[in-house]
Amino acid sequence: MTTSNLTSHISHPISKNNNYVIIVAGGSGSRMQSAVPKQFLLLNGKPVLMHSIEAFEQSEAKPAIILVLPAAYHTYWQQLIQEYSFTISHQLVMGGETRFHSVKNGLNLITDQEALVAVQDAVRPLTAPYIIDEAYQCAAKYGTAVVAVKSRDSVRQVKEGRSVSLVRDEIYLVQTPQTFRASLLRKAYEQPFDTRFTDDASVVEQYGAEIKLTEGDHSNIKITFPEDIAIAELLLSKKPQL
Ligand SMILES: Nc1ccn([C@@H]2O[C@H](COP(=O)(O)OP(=O)(O)OP(=O)(O)O)[C@@H](O)[C@H]2O)c(=O)n1
Ligand SMILES: C[C@](O)(CO)[C@H](O)COP(=O)(O)O
Repeated sequence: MTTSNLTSHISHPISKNNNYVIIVAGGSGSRMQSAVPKQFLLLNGKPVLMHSIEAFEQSEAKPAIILVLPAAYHTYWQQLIQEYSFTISHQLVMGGETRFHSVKNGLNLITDQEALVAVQDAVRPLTAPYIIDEAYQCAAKYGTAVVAVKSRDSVRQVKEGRSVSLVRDEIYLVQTPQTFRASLLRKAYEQPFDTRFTDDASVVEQYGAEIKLTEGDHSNIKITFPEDIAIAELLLSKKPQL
């Protein structure tokens, strides 16, 4: 197993097929208000982060895995690896100040310009492997693939104090993975940080590329608030194949 005794910057992950995933787990989970960051909370008896990594290992894309974690949690992660007998190979990198900076740290390990790079929130433990594979296929064809679902609710936008209805069928809610040609993603991430960069799609779009959407799933939730662990456990019990 390749883990944090190879602490980042020195060696590079080796992909058998030019597919990579950067799993961003560099956040502190302030909205979750848990004792440890939410990526380490147990979901069906196993840390959220391990579910997220396993989905990529189970995909046909079988990417080389780069895991971005706050430096303060590298040793803790090593302990979890031992405790849960976790054997999936991955390369460990230090987290950054924001998600943008964490992605940049992960990207620094990918030198192959022909690669396809998925960026995945560590806290989306229910992403199905087929969703991952469709995203790699779309990115291979078009250079970009962002997983999204149509809004199920009516949507209104508030502008200058007035609320205006939007055309619901034109509204998509964005999830991860967000997958790109490495050369494009690397150039996009050379832009200076902007607070409007809430995901990778916004960074790549600002650079000038068109963003292609691929079908996500409403069960591909992000663990953000305390109730989300219970919701994820319920969804897992309804979808045992996940
Ligand atoms: N500096 C950061 C901030 C966020 N993330 C990652 O980006 C994903 C989505 O972010 P979010 O859900 O906002 O996580 P947190 O920043 O941890 O949560 P909060 O905003 O509640 O503090 C998470 O997997 C998180 O670990 C990261 O890698 N580095
Ligand atoms: C990347 C993301 O999960 C797409 O929906 C989302 O933008 C992350 O937002 P957060 O504010 O960092 O949770």
